Amino acid sequence: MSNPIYLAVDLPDLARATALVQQVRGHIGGVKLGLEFFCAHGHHGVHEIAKLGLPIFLDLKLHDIPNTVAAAMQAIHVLEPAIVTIHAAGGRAMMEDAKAAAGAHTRVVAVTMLTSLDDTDIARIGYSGTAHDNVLRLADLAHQAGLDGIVCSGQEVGAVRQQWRDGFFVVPGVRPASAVLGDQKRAVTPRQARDAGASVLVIGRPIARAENPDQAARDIMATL
Ligand SMILES: O=C(O)c1cc(=O)[nH]c(=O)n1[C@@H]1O[C@H](COP(=O)(O)O)[C@@H](O)[C@H]1O
Repeated sequence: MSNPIYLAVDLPDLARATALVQQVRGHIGGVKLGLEFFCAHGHHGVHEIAKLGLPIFLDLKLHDIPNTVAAAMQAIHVLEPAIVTIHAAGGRAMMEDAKAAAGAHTRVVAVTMLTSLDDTDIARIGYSGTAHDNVLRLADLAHQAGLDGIVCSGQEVGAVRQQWRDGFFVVPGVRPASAVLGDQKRAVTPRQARDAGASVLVIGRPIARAENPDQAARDIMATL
């Protein structure tokens, strides 16, 4: 089994981010760089982390009018990321244009309902239905738009996989049984996410903030 763990490097400091990836790189399958990192270090930062030899997941969660999102996708084309995120709530045309503007080797995946939201939060935003209902609906829209897959929690990925057999499913909000949830509300264990059909597990703090990140990544991999 190839290693499905993408380490979320949510650090604004390039030297610390590089040191962390160097430390765990034998026990992860890729590196996820988010807005915090990209706003601080841009293309240069991505090149520096890419030198360490792992696939790069650029988690920019793009959400704007189709023309703007397509232009942003074109601007990151040269970085050849393995995965890029956009928001499904941007609508079908935005997703279609984002995919058309992405490089052939980049998987474009749509964030459905953030894993930090529960049913109450979702109702307060004004969406009707549960997190589960909304994830299934947005997954269907992303599929129709020709995307490669979606981002959802481990609580929905099994049902999404049933309706989109060959989709690529990114699951964050993953917590080993003993770990603190923090701001994640729809969390499952790495093993549960994998068994339910996740293609990739995004894991940040349980590895990055562990006393020994290298060992933490190994321990998680041993449960899969
Ligand atoms: O797109 C994401 O990666 C994402 C979507 C989502 O619904 N929930 C979510 O937590 N994430 C990201 O996954 C990572 C989770 O980090 P930890 O909670 O520290 O494991 C963070 O970098 C989040 O930005």
